[in-house]
Amino acid sequence: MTPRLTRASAPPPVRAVHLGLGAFHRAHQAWYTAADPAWGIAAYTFRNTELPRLLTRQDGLFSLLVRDETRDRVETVGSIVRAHPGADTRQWLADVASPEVALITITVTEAAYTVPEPGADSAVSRLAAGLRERFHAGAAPITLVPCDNVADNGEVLRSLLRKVCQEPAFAEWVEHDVAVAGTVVDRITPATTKRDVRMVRELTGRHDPAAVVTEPFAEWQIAGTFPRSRPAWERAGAQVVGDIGTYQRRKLWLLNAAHSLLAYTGLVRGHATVDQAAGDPVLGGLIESWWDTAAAYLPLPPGEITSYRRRLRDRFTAPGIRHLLSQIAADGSHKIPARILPVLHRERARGRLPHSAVAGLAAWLDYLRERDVRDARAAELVRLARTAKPAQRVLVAIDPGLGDDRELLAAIDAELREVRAF
Ligand SMILES: NC(=O)c1ccc[n+]([C@@H]2O[C@H](COP(=O)([O-])OP(=O)(O)OC[C@H]3O[C@@H](n4cnc5c(N)ncnc54)[C@H](O)[C@@H]3O)[C@@H](O)[C@H]2O)c1
Ligand SMILES: O=P(O)(O)OC[C@@H](O)[C@@H](O)[C@H](O)[C@H](O)CO
Repeated sequence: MTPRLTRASAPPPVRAVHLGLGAFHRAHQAWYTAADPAWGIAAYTFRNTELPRLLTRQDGLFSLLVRDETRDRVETVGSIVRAHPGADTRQWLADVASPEVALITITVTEAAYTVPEPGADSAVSRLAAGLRERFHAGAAPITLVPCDNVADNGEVLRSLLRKVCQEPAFAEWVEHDVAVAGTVVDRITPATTKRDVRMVRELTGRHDPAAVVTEPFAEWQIAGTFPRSRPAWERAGAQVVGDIGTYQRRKLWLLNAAHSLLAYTGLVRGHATVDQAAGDPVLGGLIESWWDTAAAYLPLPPGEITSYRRRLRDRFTAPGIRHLLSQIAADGSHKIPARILPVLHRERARGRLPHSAVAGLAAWLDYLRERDVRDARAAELVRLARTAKPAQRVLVAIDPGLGDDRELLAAIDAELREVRAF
């Protein structure tokens, strides 16, 4: 039988909680936290029950397969001490209320940053329930650390909490004793495949069904306060910064926007992964053109933009990271407004019509018409995309501010008619 991971010594004490245990949390926040052995994490999925079961069987340990061009290496990450299914409400409330716990990191996807319907189960309602428990337990302040690709993620989460935490004394406690950090997180981490699990077994001799594959590159900028302390994430290279805005725009407009453009145009051109799409000369040119456009709105020295772009080219074309375009294409209704539209609005205000954005949005409409769409608003958007004037109907549904821009909408509809020849 193939051996599995087990702890050789006592785990660190649980001082952090995570909501949204997926691949990215393991490759990023769990990996950064492992640099400080005084901190352990109790991690919760949203609905998944299988992953907590697998992690529990191996004492929370998992293999991180770090792939670069020249060699693959496997690190064993030990910061997750307990893994729970999200439905384990009693344990969730106890962990969030625990006086030992100082912070909650969060990766729940862009689509989860919405006000829940009254009585609905959502990431925000679970956070509010946990905080309410902590408030009634008379516990100390806490910091929330959202780590999703959401513009102004800290401010967005703060305003969602204001809407759901309304009982006067509780609301006041949330306002004063719950700090919400803003973050920019970066490490390309595709969903794990059976092939990755086999690779880990070849390299280590161990079977680890909870393994995660990632790239060597990792970045984390954090702006916020931690009244009850935090792990020494800087030991693994995290940067504590005063203002997160420029880092956020740099990442969303250069990396994530290019990812979304490659996802939709790449699928049209028959590609399956980012490295294939980025290696396609037509799409490579499209991305360079997008970067020229977006970079004009970033207040950064030209040399910094040049090296950021060079690194992105290398990261996108790294052959070991099989990042599926279909994974990135999901939830465009949440991603496009954060990644592409802020730059497009600025261009339109100057009377310009960047072809890279027009082509990317036309390819998104094609995706909505032709593919198995994964989007929180799929039913509505697929119906609108199949109408006679899809750009008008779909784009206005995600951004009413585009409704009067006839020139842009007509250009996207025209591009869509030609998209298969793109
Ligand atoms: N994978 C990456 O390269 C990467 C890099 C930077 C940031 N991120 C951020 O992390 C998020 C998660 O990425 P991942 O690779 O871990 O994905 P994943 O699919 O492996 O995990 C997603 C996690 O979010 C939970 N979730 C999904 N929809 C939810 C919802 N509506 N409400 C609450 N929870 C929900 C899932 O249950 C799961 O725990 C991304 O959406 C992104 O915002 C990912
Ligand atoms: O994870 P998502 O779904 O928000 O977006 C898909 C990718 O653009 C994203 O995961 C990037 O790989 C990541 O943001 C790199 O740090």
